Amino acid sequence: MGISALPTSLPVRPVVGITDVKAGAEAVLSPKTVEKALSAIESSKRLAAYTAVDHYVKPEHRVIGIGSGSTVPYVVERIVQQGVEANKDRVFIPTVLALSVSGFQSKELIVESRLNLGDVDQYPVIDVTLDGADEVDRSLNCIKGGGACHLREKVLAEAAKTFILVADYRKNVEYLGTNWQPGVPIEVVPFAYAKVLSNLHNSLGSPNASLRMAVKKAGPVVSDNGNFIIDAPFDQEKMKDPYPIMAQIKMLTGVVEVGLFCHMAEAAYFGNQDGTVTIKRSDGSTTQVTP
Ligand SMILES: O=C[C@H](O)[C@H](O)[C@H](O)COP(=O)(O)O
Repeated sequence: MGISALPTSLPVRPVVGITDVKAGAEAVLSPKTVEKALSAIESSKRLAAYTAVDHYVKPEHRVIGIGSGSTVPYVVERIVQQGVEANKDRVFIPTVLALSVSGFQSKELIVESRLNLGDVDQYPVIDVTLDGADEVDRSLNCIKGGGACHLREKVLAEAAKTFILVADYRKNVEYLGTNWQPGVPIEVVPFAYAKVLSNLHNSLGSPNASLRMAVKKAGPVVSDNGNFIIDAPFDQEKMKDPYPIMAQIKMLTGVVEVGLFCHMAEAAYFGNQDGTVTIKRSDGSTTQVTP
């Protein structure tokens, strides 16, 4: 797969994991090397998604939440492989209902796969939601919102009896902020963004928090809900236990949702380059399986 064929993502998102670390971040890798690394990443995403679906999407599940990002298409692909009979009485709830610039959106995926589409206001209790993540720590806290979808994603995660994360090996870290450099995505109502930025700079310990700017459009990124996104990096001390800072940010007036999901996931599936899948569970256990 060529780079141009890869899922598009918002420009602030770093492509972690394909830099030649030994040669330094500025090293220019050959197109062949980059392509090889990227296809390894895609294979890892698919491996994680397929295994998670096999373990968690059961015949008795009727309402299924589908997150957003470039890993989730593989979730839908595997669910479709369960067959027409398995899916005919199921309803799938996407995180994104409107069409948007992002390459893969869950509504389009569901419709194109001829699965039944529903919304969370009709189905406020979801059997299982599967979603990607920008980074996941040892306690299954995660950063989400690299694609500015974290408000709807958190609603679907919270509505779910079981919330499962799927990602490639680059997202599996000890502490949040290890590979994911932009910081914590924060959705804010537009008129309050300067006040929230000031709160983050002066009171909450994120001097480099900044408004996410669009690249192929003038001005800031606007979320599917018509809001702005702030990216706020925090030091490792705060990220060791992200719940307190998540709660503090959420208390700021003008903040709609914080892209820190704490104590929500039951398990996280990471596809590895060697064809294995690492499964981290909320009970603290980790296993490695070969699907
Ligand atoms: O806003 C975007 C979502 O939180 C995505 O689930 C997250 O950014 C992970 O996306 P990907 O699977 O493309 O890395």
